[in-house]
Amino acid sequence: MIKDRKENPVEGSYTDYLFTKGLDKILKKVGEESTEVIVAAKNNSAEELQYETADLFYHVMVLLVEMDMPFDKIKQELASREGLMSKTKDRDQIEKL
Ligand SMILES: N=c1c2ncn([C@@H]3O[C@H](COP(=O)(O)OP(=O)(O)OP(=O)(O)O)[C@@H](O)[C@H]3O)c2ncn1[C@@H]1O[C@H](COP(=O)(O)O)[C@@H](O)[C@H]1O
Repeated sequence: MIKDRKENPVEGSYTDYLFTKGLDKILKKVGEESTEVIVAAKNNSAEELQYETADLFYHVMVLLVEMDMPFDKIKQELASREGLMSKTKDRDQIEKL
């Protein structure tokens, strides 16, 4: 839907507003929302954390679309770490023996 908003702007859409403002505005929002996630965690508030994390994820997705970074690339990156991380874990366990 975010990609579609960039390709087919919809009047009154917040996503369209972010794309119109441009990269610096999107980056500012990512920074703000990251801080709000940190504050939510420090407040130990599950409700706040849920709300602010959703805000952060949304703004990061807007950033990825703005930068023409396909979401699949992020999924690929995470998937490629699966094997890597378990190997690191094995190495740590071996070093402890
Ligand atoms: N998931 C979201 C989403 N999460 C957060 N937000 C908006 O992010 C803004 C964050 O709030 P802030 O108070 O920080 O920002 P603000 O004061 O409203 O605006 P600025 O600070 O940016 O000037 C709010 O206006 C929220 O509505 C979102 N806006 C849209 N979506 C989804 O994006 C899709 C397209 O929506 P539209 O772009 O509105 O058509 C739909 O599926 C929506 O549900």
